[in-house]
Amino acid sequence: MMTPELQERLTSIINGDKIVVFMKGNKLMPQCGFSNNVVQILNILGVPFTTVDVLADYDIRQGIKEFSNWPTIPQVYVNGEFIGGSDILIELYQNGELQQMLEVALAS
Ligand SMILES: N[C@@H](CCC(=O)N[C@@H](CS)C(=O)NCC(=O)O)C(=O)O
Ligand code: FES
Repeated sequence: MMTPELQERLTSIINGDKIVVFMKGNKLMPQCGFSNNVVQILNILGVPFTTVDVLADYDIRQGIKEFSNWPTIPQVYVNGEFIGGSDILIELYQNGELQQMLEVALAS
């Protein structure tokens, strides 16, 4: 069980930008291939996004898994809603849904 403080921290991070990526490393230096997949896709689409390096904060690394009910990193949020990890982002990118979803989100 996570503390209300951690829950509040996560909520505030997630609400801090339209696209938020919890990942290992950062945009310029992803520290895992799965996190790198997400960064590359978002870069190809040319959208602005915020990243959170879970390797720098163990509470966030563990807390986000419980918060999202999703066991792994990376995790992508769009307009406060959990979208998925690397596999899901790749699928949504390949079938065109991601671009559409992000266009709508960024226009809102
Ligand atoms: N199939 C996952 C791959 C991600 C994954 O397996 N992440 C692992 C290794 S980086 C993970 O987060 N393990 C727990 C941890 O490192 O805290 C996806 O689609 O995102
Ligand atoms: S850090 Fe080893 S698979 Fe992601």
